[in-house]
Amino acid sequence: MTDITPREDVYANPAEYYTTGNNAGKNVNRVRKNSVVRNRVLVNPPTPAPLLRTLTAMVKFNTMQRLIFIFCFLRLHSLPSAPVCVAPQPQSKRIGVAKLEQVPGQTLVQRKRRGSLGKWITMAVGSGVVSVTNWRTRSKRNCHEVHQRRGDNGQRSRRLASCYKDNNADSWEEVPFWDMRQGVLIETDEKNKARRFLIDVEETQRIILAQEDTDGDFQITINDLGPKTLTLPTADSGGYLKYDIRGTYMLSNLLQELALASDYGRKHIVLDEARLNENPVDRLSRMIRHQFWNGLTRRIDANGLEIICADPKNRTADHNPRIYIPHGEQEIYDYYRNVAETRRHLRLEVEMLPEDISPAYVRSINDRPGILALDMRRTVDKDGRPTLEGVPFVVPGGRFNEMYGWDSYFETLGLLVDGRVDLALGMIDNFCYEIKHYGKILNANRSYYLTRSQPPFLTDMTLKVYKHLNPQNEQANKLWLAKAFRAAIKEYHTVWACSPRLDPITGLSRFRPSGLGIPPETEVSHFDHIIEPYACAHGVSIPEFVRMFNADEVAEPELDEYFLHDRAVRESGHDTTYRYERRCANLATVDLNALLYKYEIDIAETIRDVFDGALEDHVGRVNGVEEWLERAERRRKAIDTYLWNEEKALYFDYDTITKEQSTYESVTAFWMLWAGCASQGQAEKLVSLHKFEVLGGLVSGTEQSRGIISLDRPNRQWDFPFGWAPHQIMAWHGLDRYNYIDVARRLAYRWLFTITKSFVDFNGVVPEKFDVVTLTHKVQVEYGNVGVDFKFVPREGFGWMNASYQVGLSYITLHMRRALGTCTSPDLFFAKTMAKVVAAAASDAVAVPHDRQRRLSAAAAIAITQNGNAPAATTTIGVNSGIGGSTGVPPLVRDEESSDESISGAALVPEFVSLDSTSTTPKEGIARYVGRNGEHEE
Ligand SMILES: OC[C@H]1O[C@H](O[C@H]2O[C@H](CO)[C@@H](O)[C@H](O)[C@H]2O)[C@H](O)[C@@H](O)[C@@H]1O
Repeated sequence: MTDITPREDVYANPAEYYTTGNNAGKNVNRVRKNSVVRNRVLVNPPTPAPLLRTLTAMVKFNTMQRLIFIFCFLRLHSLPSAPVCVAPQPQSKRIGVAKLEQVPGQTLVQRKRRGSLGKWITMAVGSGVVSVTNWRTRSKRNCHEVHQRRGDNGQRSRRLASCYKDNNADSWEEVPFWDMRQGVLIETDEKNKARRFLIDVEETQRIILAQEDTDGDFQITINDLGPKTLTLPTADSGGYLKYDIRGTYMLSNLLQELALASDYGRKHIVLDEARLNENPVDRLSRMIRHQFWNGLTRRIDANGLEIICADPKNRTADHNPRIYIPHGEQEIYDYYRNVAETRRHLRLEVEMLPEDISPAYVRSINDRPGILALDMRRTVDKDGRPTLEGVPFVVPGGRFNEMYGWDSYFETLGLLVDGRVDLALGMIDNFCYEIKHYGKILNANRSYYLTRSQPPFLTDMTLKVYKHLNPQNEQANKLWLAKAFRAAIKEYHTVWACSPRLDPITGLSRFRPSGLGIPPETEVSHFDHIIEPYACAHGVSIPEFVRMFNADEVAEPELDEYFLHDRAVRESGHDTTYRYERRCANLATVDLNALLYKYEIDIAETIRDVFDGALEDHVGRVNGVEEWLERAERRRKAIDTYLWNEEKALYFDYDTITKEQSTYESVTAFWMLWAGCASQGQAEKLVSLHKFEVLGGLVSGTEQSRGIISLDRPNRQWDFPFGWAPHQIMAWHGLDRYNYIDVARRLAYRWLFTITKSFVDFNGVVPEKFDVVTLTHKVQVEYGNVGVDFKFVPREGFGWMNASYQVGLSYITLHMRRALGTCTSPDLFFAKTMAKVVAAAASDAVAVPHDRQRRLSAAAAIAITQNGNAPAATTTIGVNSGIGGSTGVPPLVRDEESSDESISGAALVPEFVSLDSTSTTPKEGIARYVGRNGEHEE
């Protein structure tokens, strides 16, 4: 695994970073102090100690190395050795900020002595390009000479120096010189030093939006048609000098930083250039770790209610905050009643659920939707009085503002990478609470989800968190583990391995929840095409028919059957896909049975390894290891019998009613690897199948399985060409488990590239899903995309997408991570591998099956055309389409063994070199930092 050292994060404590005109003088001083120290280190001549060390080291050099060393040494020390000029002003006198004026052909420079170090700052202006430097001043006969620090380009310094006019000591305030290198960026040590910009937050925000956000979506993306350049005043010059920042990525980062600064009430900031051209991999990973998880964290208690009660999916007229409390949970009920009474402005309604939560009851409260209470812990309030607080959890984001079943598992994996064990543990506690009080892990904790669950991951999730608990609390940890496993055993027996989900013939399980009526949480027109014929037949409008159907005023068995399957689809988490349409509740699916096999093995192994062979379950029965191993073995055999297809070398769903295997090829076949259910032989066959691998990662299903798309048969979001985070993560883990780490890494790289590229090009977006074939998050599909509607700066990403990024980074090598930082297209990155595949295909083309041939020829096309017009499934994007061309991936092919040079913003943003830019300066003259005492600071 790659060693990923997390960067220290300034957002962890924004006050340390942002500086304002009013209250951040202290911070400015701190930053400035650091930079002075840094400058001093840079400009001082080498001290004897390193020199001595180098000379000692030279003993080990060979002749060539010695020659190179001597050559470099002579070059560095070949500057004229004129006596150092004594500063004309007294050492302690403060002169004030430097000023700058430009007249044709000549630049006037005013200098200011810095501190008591005897150094001077000199500003030079090229043609339209401003640069600032620290110079050491020297006097040589009648002329002042300016030397760059040792180690920099002495020749350039001398060229500049020779143009430097003589002045007598008293006229040092203004030193004219001619810049002979019009249009050339003056090379100084500043080039390598990160600039800091002095920014008026509100004004810069106004200008950047007016100039760059041409489509008016409050984001700067590659779709905006602005000049893509903005001139910012530098902090070190007190705002007098300006520097252009360019390209979508830097500008959008600026917009984001401004928004964050504004959140913290800052009027002016000193912003490091490094923030604007930060390696996007570091930036995104940092944002996820330090911002997004927090942005997605919720608690259900007095303080968290307002946020969690908001439900964008609520289409009823009633938007009052409402909380449902499980039957008999009197203490919690009283707590919320008290909240409702003491915080009347909330207008909170508190309702206790009946003991029997029947489908009819759930349907009856569809017009009064509410949040479902979760676990609470005892604590004390600020006055030391005992109270309750909600156990925290993470929501997926966007309109999904509640705790979901399988989302929580993937979020947990990401949280653990980021060291947020508290949150991961909280979600398991909440799941135990749901199983205890609602009878299952809920699809999510809203009233309309009460009858259905989601794919079960509790045992693996618990074991992963358990490994992260403090080993010093062994006893408490074991108790916690026992509680969670007891809940899992209950869930296994009462939800998944019994009627109606268990198919008694095959012994396999199905997604088959109860429920009545039409799911109310879907988009308004979601079912119109289904309902319309019935509405017509009854001679009523669609809304009227919906009302009649939900009120049992009409009997339509066919429609009941349709919604039985629809609910099953939603329980499967794969809503929606042609794989499941009109049959899901009948299918013994690959997904569910892989997960249940894992439950059985996990329970057996945990009883054996942690609980000395016996664990009392929810009804007080002692469970042993053998019974669970037997269950697992029975399931494995059934999976091999009904789901495995030797000829096609893939797992398929099995229809328990028609007694036929489905033909839909789903990427969830890899879940059998994740669960450890496949034999080594089956694994080999799965891995050699490239059906699902496309440019941006793994696609949900094959194009052929999805079938033809038309106006009457629209795309479904869990079909080709869409790719989802859970599918990627499950495959990586499964492949890793079967020692296919290289394949896992390759897939991880593809997926991470997809996320990084969108992040760079689209103002930091982290969406719910992607079209992994054309690499876009702008998808034309049911529900659109979630996580894309934000202004200025993303604040939460999307739960499982965040997780997949952090988990994915833990798979790839350092070299891959660097390539990712330059947004190197997977096809370019893996060009060598591809070439081998193509060569292999050429030698056995006749024997290669159709599918494989299709993929290999696509690979060949990509290898040959390098981002040309390849077939849909594997296309890299063309020159003008945003990916892989001039507006996308930098046209640089990195060799796998290439250098580890760090990544600059320029490398990421090809427009940097090609744009014909028009610069705009934020409010000329005012962008100057005014220090604590009202004095001007550099
Ligand atoms: O509102 C429509 C549907 O939304 C959910 O499904 C999608 O989002 C979930 C949260 O990220 C995710 O778990 C699921 O896999 C997605 O398809 C919800 O789960 C559905 O029940 C709901 O009908």
